[in-house]
Amino acid sequence: MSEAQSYAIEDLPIELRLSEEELEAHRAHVTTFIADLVADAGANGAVLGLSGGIDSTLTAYLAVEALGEEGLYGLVLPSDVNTDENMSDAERVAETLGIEYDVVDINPIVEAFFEAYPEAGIDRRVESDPYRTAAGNVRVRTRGVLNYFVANVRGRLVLGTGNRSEALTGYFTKYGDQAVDCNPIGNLYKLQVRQLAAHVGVPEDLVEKPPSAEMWEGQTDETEMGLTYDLLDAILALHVDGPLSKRATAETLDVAESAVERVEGLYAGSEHKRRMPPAPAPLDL
Ligand SMILES: NC(=O)c1ccc[n+]([C@@H]2O[C@H](COP(=O)([O-])OP(=O)(O)OC[C@H]3O[C@@H](n4cnc5c(N)ncnc54)[C@H](O)[C@@H]3O)[C@@H](O)[C@H]2O)c1
Ligand SMILES: Nc1ncnc2c1ncn2[C@@H]1O[C@H](COP(=O)(O)O)[C@@H](O)[C@H]1O
Ligand SMILES: O=P(O)(O)OP(=O)(O)O
Repeated sequence: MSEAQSYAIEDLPIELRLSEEELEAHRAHVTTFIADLVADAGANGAVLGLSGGIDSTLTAYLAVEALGEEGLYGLVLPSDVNTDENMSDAERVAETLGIEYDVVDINPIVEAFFEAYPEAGIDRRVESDPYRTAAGNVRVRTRGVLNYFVANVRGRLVLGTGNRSEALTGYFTKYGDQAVDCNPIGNLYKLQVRQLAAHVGVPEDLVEKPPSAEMWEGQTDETEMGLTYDLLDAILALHVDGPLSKRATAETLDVAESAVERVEGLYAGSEHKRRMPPAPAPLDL
């Protein structure tokens, strides 16, 4: 997918953007959710991977509101495909919030996986499809293992950063970035994540940064998915979550039906990521 199909959210015939009052309600709702979850688990607080992106930054801001500075422990986990800018943004978030954090280079761990299975022929310098996704998923899952290592040692929960747009499209690594104990911003579409981030005081440059899974160099979510988040969110709200048919959604948004079909495909193809691993039904012998 070379270019993301775009859409101006101002033109959306339904209002997905939250009012100031609604933003304040979401802020209270999410912070209460985090505080209750940690208290009910009898945990000492939470652990969170910081990438310098908007989802982890917003989750960190809300977690500090819920748990205090002492209640959140940050992990900045660079690999050789992360930009220095993103990693220094991740540290800036931790320092701004005044939380304790560690920086752990995951390259040696990731390399050990590649060396343990040389048959895949993964060479990080020349990664290309299909291996770059497999290699990227190793990086993402390595972070999941480290998050739980620290959570176990410190008696804490692991906070996820998944939002509703990612969940409905399966835009996450199975047992990777979604190997977590909860997703505090999981009921918000991406455009609402941006809004709430601005509302709680996340710096504008982080709110405006193009989302990237940073699984390989130069990756952006919108290019990989072939849709901007504003268009994706509109199709999810009208068609996947909402009542409109494919044709009505395409006509309402004035886009080709193929854009709606693309989202339908992402949703259907990722169903397995949103449920527990299935097992055969019990046999009544
Ligand atoms: N939030 C982010 O921005 C973010 C973070 C990480 C990954 N991602 C994106 O997520 C994607 C991850 O790659 P992926 O989805 O190919 O890898 P994955 O490992 O997450 O999922 C593929 C695996 O799921 C299993 N599977 C496939 N179909 C199945 C079915 N019908 N039933 C049961 N299991 C099934 C198989 O084991 C398969 O190897 C990439 O597009 C990546 O860019 C996005
Ligand atoms: N480099 C990273 N260090 C710590 N945590 C990270 C890093 N990259 C990603 N994460 C965590 O994973 C989620 C999902 O990442 P995407 O960038 O959206 O793929 C992110 O919010 C961090 O919590
Ligand atoms: O998950 P994050 O924090 O890396 O945000 P984004 O996906 O917008 O890069």
